[in-house]
Amino acid sequence: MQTFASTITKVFYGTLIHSVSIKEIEYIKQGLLFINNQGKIAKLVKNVAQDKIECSLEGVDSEKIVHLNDDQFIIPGFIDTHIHAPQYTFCGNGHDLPLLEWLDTYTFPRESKFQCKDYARKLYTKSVARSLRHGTTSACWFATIHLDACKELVDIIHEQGQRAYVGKVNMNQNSPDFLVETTESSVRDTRAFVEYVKDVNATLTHKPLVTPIITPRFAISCNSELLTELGKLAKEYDLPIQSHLCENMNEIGFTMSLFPNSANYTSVYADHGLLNDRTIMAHCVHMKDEELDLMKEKNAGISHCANSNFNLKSGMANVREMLNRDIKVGLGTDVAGGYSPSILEAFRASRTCSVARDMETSLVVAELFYLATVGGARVMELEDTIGNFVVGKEFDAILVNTAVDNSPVDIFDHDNVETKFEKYLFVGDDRNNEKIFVQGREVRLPGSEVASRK
Ligand SMILES: O=c1[nH]c(=O)c2nc[nH]c2[nH]1
Repeated sequence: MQTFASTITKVFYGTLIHSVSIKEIEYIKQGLLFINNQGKIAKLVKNVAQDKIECSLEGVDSEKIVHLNDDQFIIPGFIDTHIHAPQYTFCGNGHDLPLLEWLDTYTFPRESKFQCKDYARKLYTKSVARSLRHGTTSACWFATIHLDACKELVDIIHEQGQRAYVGKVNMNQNSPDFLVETTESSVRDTRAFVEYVKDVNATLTHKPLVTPIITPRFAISCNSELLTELGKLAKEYDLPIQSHLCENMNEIGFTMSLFPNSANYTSVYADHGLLNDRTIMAHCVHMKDEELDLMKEKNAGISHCANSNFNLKSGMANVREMLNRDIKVGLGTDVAGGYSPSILEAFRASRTCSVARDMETSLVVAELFYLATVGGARVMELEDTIGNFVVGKEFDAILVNTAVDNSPVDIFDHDNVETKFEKYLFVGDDRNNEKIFVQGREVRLPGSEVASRK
């Protein structure tokens, strides 16, 4: 008979930090966190004195305990609700142009290189590794239009062990000759991609981590026929959907000239069956009241990409207004509009954005940390699976060490758990991410010996 103890693979003892609501971060001291063989949080006991550990173990072998020291703590893994895998190749470059010119000058030529599968494998291996290294345990990836390269990205994500939504991008109009599809090939390849991910998932011995996501690049690059077909595919396979929305004024003007029968940009997606509770819209910087109403009515989520919105000079999204309306919001790095694949950088840019918009109502640390974790989980409709350390959820986490060699964070005698955590949020970086876990398994970071998972 399977006993509780026999299902436990690991127990962490020490400080655990997570969001219990948008207003509250819980600091669990002397916590005992039990992880089972399904990668789930099986039990959480708080305030266990050192000499009481043994009697709280319920028969679990004490060799399974990982003892954290005073400079270490565990937090939920970060959730990047918007990132472009091919754009990592020019991450940090090309912030001199606004969106539409930036796409034509930098983005489309670079993305066209992914028609070569070998190139895709080489570059995507780096994109995914870098994202994981920064503590992103779940990501919503845009790939490119190229089917073979999209499959490579899925394989690489499986090999490296990240949780992900992966989208084959659709583009059949207003795109350069070297990066465009027909309606037929776009729909055919999207279906083939979805079937590929389903087939790979069917071979796994663990619960699948990768989900295909329907990904019309944005309304400018997809005609009405294609948007309609993609809406049908999303429904047929019950898939999430991602795209871009109201990022830049010229983009909005161009979109409305292409879709004059829709009431506004948000309605363009709704009118084509692409706006529902599984939709993730990146940016939403220039939203009219009625567009926010529509997002709320459809229970669609927003990926706030402040770093990108500063770099491409798109504007500053009103996240406070989104939260007041109880719209789902998560953070996105939007590499390479954003110059960093780190959600910590997204957290910082989001704070600066909210302060610059309105100091009085700016976002506080608890809210920003929530957006980086639970908020992202809600946007992905995975709130019951990840985001914090509620018993029954899967264990996606970062073991942070504020005192690693070469740490960017300096710790002093007066520091406590709260100040160490806040320093990590504002001063820390990937050097402080000592271990990363997805679905209870430690993922392999560059230089580490942990086995990869297929
Ligand atoms: O920031 C952005 N990055 C992109 O690649 C893109 N494509 C359409 N709209 C976009 N916005």
